[in-house]
Amino acid sequence: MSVFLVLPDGRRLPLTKPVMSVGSDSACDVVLDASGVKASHALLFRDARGWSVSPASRGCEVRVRGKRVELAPLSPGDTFSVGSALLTLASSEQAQAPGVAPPTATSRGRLVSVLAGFASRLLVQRPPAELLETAMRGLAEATGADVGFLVSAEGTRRHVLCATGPVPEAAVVDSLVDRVVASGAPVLVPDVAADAVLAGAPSVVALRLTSALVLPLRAEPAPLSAVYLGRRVGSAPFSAVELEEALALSALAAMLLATSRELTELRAQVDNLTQRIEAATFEGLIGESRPMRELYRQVERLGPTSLNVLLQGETGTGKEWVARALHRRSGRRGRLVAINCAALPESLIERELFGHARGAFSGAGSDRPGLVEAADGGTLFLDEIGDMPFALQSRLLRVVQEREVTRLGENHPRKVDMRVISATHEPLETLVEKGAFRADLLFRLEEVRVDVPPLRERGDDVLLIAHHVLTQEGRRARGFTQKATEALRGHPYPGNVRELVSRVRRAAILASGELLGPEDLELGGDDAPLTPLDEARDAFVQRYVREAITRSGGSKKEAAQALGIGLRSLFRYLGEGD
Ligand SMILES: Nc1ncnc2c1ncn2[C@@H]1O[C@H](COP(=O)(O)OP(=O)(O)OP(=O)(O)O)[C@@H](O)[C@H]1O
Repeated sequence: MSVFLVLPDGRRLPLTKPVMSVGSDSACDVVLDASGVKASHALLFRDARGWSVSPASRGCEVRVRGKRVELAPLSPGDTFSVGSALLTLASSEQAQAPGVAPPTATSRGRLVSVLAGFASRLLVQRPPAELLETAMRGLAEATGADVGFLVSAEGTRRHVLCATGPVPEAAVVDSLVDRVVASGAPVLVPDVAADAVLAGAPSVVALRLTSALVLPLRAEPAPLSAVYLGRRVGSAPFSAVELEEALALSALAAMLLATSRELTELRAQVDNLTQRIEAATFEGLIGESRPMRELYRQVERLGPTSLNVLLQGETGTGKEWVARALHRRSGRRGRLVAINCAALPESLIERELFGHARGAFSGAGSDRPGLVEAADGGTLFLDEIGDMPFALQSRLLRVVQEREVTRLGENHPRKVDMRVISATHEPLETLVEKGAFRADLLFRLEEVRVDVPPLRERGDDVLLIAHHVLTQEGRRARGFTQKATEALRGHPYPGNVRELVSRVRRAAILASGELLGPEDLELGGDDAPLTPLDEARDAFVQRYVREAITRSGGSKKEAAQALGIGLRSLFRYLGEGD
């Protein structure tokens, strides 16, 4: 009877030498290309009692029947793991046994089509509970199982999440399930009759199984669950290759389930925020924080009065919007006419504000009313009033005080009925003290002062505004990752709402995913603590070496040559030195 090793890709390797080395290094007798497999990882050796497996050195993980071992005897049919690779010891008798045929081109083809169908069914967005059902049925179908169920494990509590048929209680509270939950590794019972211990497992007895396969299914953040697949008399026993296939399917199902959960959560998050935004919108301003509610109350109260209002707040806090809200609430039939005193030179402000008669200055070809007259019956909004040139302030004072304006080049005043709202980002008292602003004008403009709060004092309003902007952009991105949400909350926003709006808008346009991360918003990087130089260098070298391996088509030897280092050094840089 000759003995083989069944590799993860289904190949069978005869065990011809008494000692066989297993690892990722090409010099090993059994070369494995799988994650977690070290250069020299395990040894298989034969003595008078048969074959055994042991880790090649400390830190190399070898598991037999899910348990980490230092040395373990192997019998034909035993499956063991080296890193993430699953291997099975098989004998020539087993190889010829009916039903344990190596995968043929047809069975591979069938698996691929089942896999594709399985994935496409899962990809159609459904609630997670329905997806679980689909995942379970897909797994049972793809592996040709007679019985299939999914058990969730929370502490010692077990319950069936979904099943292809009735599942007796005894099969749920079960040693095989416990073993998978404890180790996180799969358990294969190829032939119940050949294993007295496993044959006694409650599930095997209760379901009258001849062969069983129990796999972990980890769909974060849900706790680990176990997929239980069983075959009955008349069906061929599960093989190591089928175990590999089922593992791949369960990993795929876990990934899709995690995505589905994330999308479901995102939808709930979006629905919740949309409702909150609706309730928190006041005259186009979004915010439900205490300072914003206070601001809305002030606008409601002051809107219908004729009092002149001075809005004070940092740049980008929304002062112009507050001015518009006050105007809309005023009931005045005229327009809101705005001028930014910081954006225009003195001569232009004068002409723009007060208007002019024909020939008042060169280029004045006709009579023209100014913005003050345009605001008649409405509101005049003087933005950045602190930048109003001192020479024009007395003229403006007349307008505000007397409610009349005289165009440049004319000498008769015209009556105007308007309310004046001004805005400033710096306290005007300071300018008065410096002699740059007239105290009497300030007195007239500030019949009431309204402070517009900085965004950093508005709590979760940041998230409401961010979601509103995202929805308005209407791009692929529909929400924010948890990290982005935290970064949005924690950022100080020196540019206030204007900064937030432009960060989100830019991220929505440039990012390709459905969820925006802190990097898309260009947030968080500056605040991250610096890593010590040694750690940063090691991390960089490791990334660089991995990149070289990828570029060399996965060949570590070629990568080492390209980097001008020995293979041993390459393993050391990868943190896999022996
Ligand atoms: N509460 C808010 N909800 C939604 N968007 C807002 C809010 N406040 C301001 N914005 C948006 O932020 C941007 C800046 O607002 P606005 O121009 O009114 O600020 P400002 O305080 O007048 O700025 P500046 O001092 O630079 O003149 C605008 O694009 C506006 O749409």
